[in-house]
This record gives sequence, structure tokens and C-alpha cells, in this order.
Amino acid sequence: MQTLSKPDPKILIALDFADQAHALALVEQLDPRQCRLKVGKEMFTLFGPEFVRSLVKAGFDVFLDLKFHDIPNTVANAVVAAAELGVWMVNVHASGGLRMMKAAHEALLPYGEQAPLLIAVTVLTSMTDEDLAQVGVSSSPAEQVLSLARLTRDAGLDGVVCSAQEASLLKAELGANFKLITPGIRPAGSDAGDQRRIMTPQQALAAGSDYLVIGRPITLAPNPAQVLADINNSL
Ligand SMILES: O=C(O)c1cc(=O)[nH]c(=O)n1[C@@H]1O[C@H](COP(=O)(O)O)[C@@H](O)[C@H]1O
Repeated sequence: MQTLSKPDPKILIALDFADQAHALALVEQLDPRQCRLKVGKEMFTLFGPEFVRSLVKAGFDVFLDLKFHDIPNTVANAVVAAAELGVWMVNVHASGGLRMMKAAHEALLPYGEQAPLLIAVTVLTSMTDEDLAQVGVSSSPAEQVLSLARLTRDAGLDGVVCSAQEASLLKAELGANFKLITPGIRPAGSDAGDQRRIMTPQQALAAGSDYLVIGRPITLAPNPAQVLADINNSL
């Protein structure tokens, strides 16, 4: 008998809206087999855990992108709170350090198979060499991403958020199972906005990205569902 494998959509749509009705109007056009959803700081601050629960209830895998960065105890308790919401993925900042990431990882162990994927942000995709220098980091983005990704792996996490520009390097250094989540995705011809280390969806997948985070190129399009379908078809 043939077993049907669970769909594994590659695109995580960043729901960055100030208006919940607007976000829900978009979600109604989407199919959980075609995409996953990311809830970040804006919508979580405005609409809280109820909004996240409603998306989970509608059948979507939700990436809760709150980029926790705090002392180990606080972050460990925060990722447990995320697990209780039933999210599929949650993230912390790798620059919070090894002990912080280990504490977060250990806090999720009791959830076993039900635990959300735990991911660490390395260097934000909006940052360049110059931005790093301004915060006292003299390495290039790629060097800093690699160093933070190694720390993340050593802490036992599932993967990192990085730019697709670092994906091939990280896959070669850290192996196929270490997940790479890449924002800063811009289909050819779309506006980069505040992003700096960007790639097209096709380039990102070819470079080794496991999941592509895409916000404005989909959410601000006149027909978001069509843009999503076009990107999925192009992958
Ligand atoms: O953790 C993230 O998701 C994230 C990390 C990063 O380095 N860069 C980055 O853009 N993001 C998020 O990814 C989304 C990108 O959205 P767009 O630039 O509109 O495609 C936003 O919601 C960001 O908060």
C-alpha cells in the first residue's frame, strides 16, 4: 500500500500586517499544503497568542518569529510558552550565546516529537559588513553566520535563520540535516526594501535553503495567492 507523505511546503509567508482583518483575508486564500505562515513581532504584539492559535486551528504550520534574546532562564521559559501554543517552529538569537541556546533546547526536550523546531537567527538579512562593523563585529557576514551556526549546532538546535547567500557554505560545513531558513528572498525584479543579502527563490533553493521566508513580495502583491502559486511552480 502506498503511504501519503505529509506535504512539506517550502514557502513561509511572513504575515506582517497592522490589521488582523487584512491578514485573515489573505490567509483565507491560502492552502496549508502550499505554504506555512510566519507570525512576527508586529502581529504578535498587536493580536497575541489568540491570533497564533487561530492559524494553528485553521491547519497551518506556524513559525513564531519572536527572535528571543535574553538570559537563559527567560528564553527557556519563552520557548516552552511557544510550544504550548502548538507552533511548528520558534526562534532565538544565536548571539544570546551557547548557554542560552542549550537552555532553550533542553526546555523543549519533554515535548519529544511534538516540540517545535528550534532555530537560531545568525546575522539578520538586512545587515551588511558595514552594519556588523557598527556593532563591533569585524568578521564578514558569511564568517559571522558560520561561526554562530556552529554554536547553534553545538547547542543542539535544529538549524538557523541566515541569508540564502550563506546557504551553500553552511550546508557544506554543517550537513544536510541542519535546517536553513532564509528570509531576504526577492523574486527577480521585486523591490529589495530594507533587505540587503538577498536571492531569488530559485537561487535560494539551489543554494541549499530548506525554507524560504517571503513577506512583502507576496503580501503586497495585488494577487498574493497567484504569486505564491507562481513561486511554488518555479521551484
Ligand atoms: O527571523 C526572521 O524571520 C528574519 C530574519 C532575518 O534575518 N531577516 C528577516 O527578514 N526575517 C523576517 O523575515 C521577513 C521578511 O519579510 P520581507 O522582507 O517582507 O520578505 C520579516 O518578517 C522579517 O522579520
